[in-house]
Amino acid sequence: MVAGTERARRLLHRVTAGIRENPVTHVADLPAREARHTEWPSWADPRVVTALRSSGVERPWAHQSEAASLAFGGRHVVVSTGTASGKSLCYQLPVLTKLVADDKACALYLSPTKALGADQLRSVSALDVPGVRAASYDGDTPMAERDWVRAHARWVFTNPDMLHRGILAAHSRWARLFRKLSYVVIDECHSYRGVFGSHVALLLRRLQRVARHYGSSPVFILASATTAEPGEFACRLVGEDCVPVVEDASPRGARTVALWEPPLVEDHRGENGAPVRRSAGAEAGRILAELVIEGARTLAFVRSRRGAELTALGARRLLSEVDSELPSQVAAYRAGFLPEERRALERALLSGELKGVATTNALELGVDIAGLDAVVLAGYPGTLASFWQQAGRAGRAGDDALVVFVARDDPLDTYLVHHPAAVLERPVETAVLDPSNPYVLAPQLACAAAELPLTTGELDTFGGAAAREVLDTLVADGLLRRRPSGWYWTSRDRPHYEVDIRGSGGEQIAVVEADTSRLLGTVDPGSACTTVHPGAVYLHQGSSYVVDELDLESGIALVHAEDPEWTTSAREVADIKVLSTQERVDYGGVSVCLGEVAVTSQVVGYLRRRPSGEVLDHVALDLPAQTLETRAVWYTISPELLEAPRAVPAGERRTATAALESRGSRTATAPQESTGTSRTSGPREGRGPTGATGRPSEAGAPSGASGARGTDQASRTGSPLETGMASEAASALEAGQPSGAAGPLEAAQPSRTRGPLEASRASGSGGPLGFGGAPGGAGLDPARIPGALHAAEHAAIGLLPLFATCDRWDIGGVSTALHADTGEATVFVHDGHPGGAGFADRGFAAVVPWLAATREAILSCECPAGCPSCVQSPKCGNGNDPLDKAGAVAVLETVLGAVSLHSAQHDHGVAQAAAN
Ligand SMILES: Nc1ncnc2c1ncn2[C@@H]1O[C@H](COP(=O)(O)OP(=O)(O)OP(=O)(O)O)[C@@H](O)[C@H]1O
Repeated sequence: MVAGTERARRLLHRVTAGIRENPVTHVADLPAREARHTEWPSWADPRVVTALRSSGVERPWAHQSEAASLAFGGRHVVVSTGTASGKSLCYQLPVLTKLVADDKACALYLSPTKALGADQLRSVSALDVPGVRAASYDGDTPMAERDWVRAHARWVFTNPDMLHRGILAAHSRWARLFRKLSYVVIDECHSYRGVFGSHVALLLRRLQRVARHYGSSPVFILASATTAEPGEFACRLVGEDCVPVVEDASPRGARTVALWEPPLVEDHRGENGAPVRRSAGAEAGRILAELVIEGARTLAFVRSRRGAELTALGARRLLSEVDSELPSQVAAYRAGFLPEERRALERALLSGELKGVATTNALELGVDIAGLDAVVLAGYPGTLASFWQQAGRAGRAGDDALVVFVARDDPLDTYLVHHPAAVLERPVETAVLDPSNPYVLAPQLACAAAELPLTTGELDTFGGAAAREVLDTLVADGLLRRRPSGWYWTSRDRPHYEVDIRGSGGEQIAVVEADTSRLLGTVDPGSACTTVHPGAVYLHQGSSYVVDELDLESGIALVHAEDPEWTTSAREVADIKVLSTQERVDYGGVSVCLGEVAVTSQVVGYLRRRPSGEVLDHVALDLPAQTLETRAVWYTISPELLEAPRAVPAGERRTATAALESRGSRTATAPQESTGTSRTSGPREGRGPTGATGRPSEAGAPSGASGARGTDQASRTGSPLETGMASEAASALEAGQPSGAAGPLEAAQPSRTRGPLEASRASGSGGPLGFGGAPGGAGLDPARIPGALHAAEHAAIGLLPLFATCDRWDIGGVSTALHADTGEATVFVHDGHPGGAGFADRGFAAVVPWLAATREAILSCECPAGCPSCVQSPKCGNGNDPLDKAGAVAVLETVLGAVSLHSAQHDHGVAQAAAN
């Protein structure tokens, strides 16, 4: 135990007291950090300094001075530091100084959400620096005020959507701003990822182009949660070199982080009779109650609004049994709260009037709550950046705090609580975006040309050859005209309103509340059948609606507000066709490929499920088939390897796998016995907490493959691999990393160019799993193959977000025992967006650590034959049938073994672009 963490340890002891089987899989102490201050930079305007001082900032921290001075000196800068590290001041100081010094100078501020923009505007306005007219320009700005903003505002607070439609589309009306645009602030820039991030990257290039046209060249200041390679990411986002500032000099209290796996419960069964765990939300409610009894000010992050309400309710119910005064100290908080309500809540938590708050992620951005005694995360929030952003709300200088991460019932969470290094030691992932996606480039280039004719010299900014190819298509389609001086938009109408930068192109489906005609949101046409099919439960900002009708022709889904006792998951059948193979690496019987595919899918029904995991029924649907052209990573395995006897893995691994085999795995029984195709994709339905309270059941058996539990096993972060994690599993992962770098998942951050061969070659002669000398097959008889591949596919989809900064709902998969295009058993994992968003590319580049982690996740789960924590998928198109858990491990070990053996024996060339 690290000195100074006594209080957090005592809190942890309190929440685990009396539980017979300790759910804590690992504990780590993170030391405190002292503040490093500097004097105010000499260039800073004294009026700005006075205003900041009176807001409570006596002196800047070192990283603030560094970032602000770089920006003031004209360098693009990205500051990537922890929660509440004062990133706002990094941009406020140079921007305000510039605006005071030059009364014509202007600035733009962009935030991903309106709420955050409004908060930041409030804090700038409160500084009341003379002559700085700051104003917001977003969807909520009244028409009458918009003219004033265009004519007078010097610092405009907006968001990418409004920049796209309201500012760039009508740039001549904003000439005043563009002529003297000095700074562009991009807050929470790590949230610009995937398709949205790719759109924003091109939008920022359009912004620079328009600014150049008016004679300005703004400096970019980006603020980001802690991420890996912030400089590279910022450069990809804005298309210019950015200096990273990453040394966080703000003070932080010591923190104790506990990883927690809820036990399996005996009285509920999930799909196909699989065991289910106590829900993370219910567990969080119990932990919250214990912490409130201890007087600890605690935030619990829960996935949905309903989940947050149930968690708060559960905590209150438990507290009422202890003391009738206590329940009123717990509240639920959600998106949609008015700013005054948020401020009131911040104050109540700070003063201690409120002790416990259960919240959705709504509280993650733009809320000035820090220095709490404890934070509970019910489920992994999707990225490490978010994890630390949420965890960072705990701990103030001089006081230690507790962070409890409660795993949800899915493979990624299971993996994380059994592999502490993947949470505690891994560098925060860099966001993935791909501005060369033709589905993003085409509408963006159309908008760019409509703003100002595009010239040849500008093409490099937009991706060079890729841009030229897309322009040729736009010309052929009659949308642009090619003249000697450049490309011209041909229509009188601007294309901007047709382009949804948060979607992936195509006509969006509007989700409309039938009674009120209120537009709740939009859904990509490609995912409409899975997310808003008739009967689907649709969550919007944590509120629940049920879909009455989906009209694909007119692009409308009609819904009504209803919060039923179940969630829904679409069931889909699918076919996948390889359009082109761009990369292919052969490893003797196994090949790993990256390329373009066409996925044809049809939703055939949906499943209704209680939050406990219990399946109510299956409802059939009749919806049209749809085709998605996108990118995929896939591996193939020859029949010989699949059927050849198992390799003899070393030591404990054999024990683990053999134990799994002997726990009993179901063999394939489904229609697709030998050539069946299993498809995984589907709606973003949530599995909320059951609301059940009380002590967890004592049913769960000790975890087989992943070592014993117990707080007495705790170790420091310096050596998380020593405990709470099977040593064999740890070394497997460790060996999978390319160098002796910090954590076993360093390889999770490969560059787009590094192939799987390099990732595994770097691991040395033993190969990633030590299979170097023991080639072997999967030992599967043909009837087991579909289930084994299907289970391996599900778990791999669950784990890809660890390597590709995506949500498991952003990707899909297909597995088949015999694929027409490859001629072999094949597992595909594909991007869920037209043209792809870079996720499959990430999977290809990190295939060895990804599949090794997938195998680990399956082995870590103590269930006998597959459950939602390992190989069942909440969105499986085939009813999670067939699934063969032990077979999946055999498949993954065969693939990893072949990769290891063949990488180690000799350099295999990378056969490029073997077009299928
Ligand atoms: N140098 C400083 N000394 C003392 N307090 C400071 C200093 N700089 C900022 N603060 C305070 O720290 C708090 C957090 O600042 P800010 O909201 O800018 O952090 P952030 O890094 O943007 O947070 P988040 O991670 O939530 O985005 C604010 O209350 C701010 O007034």
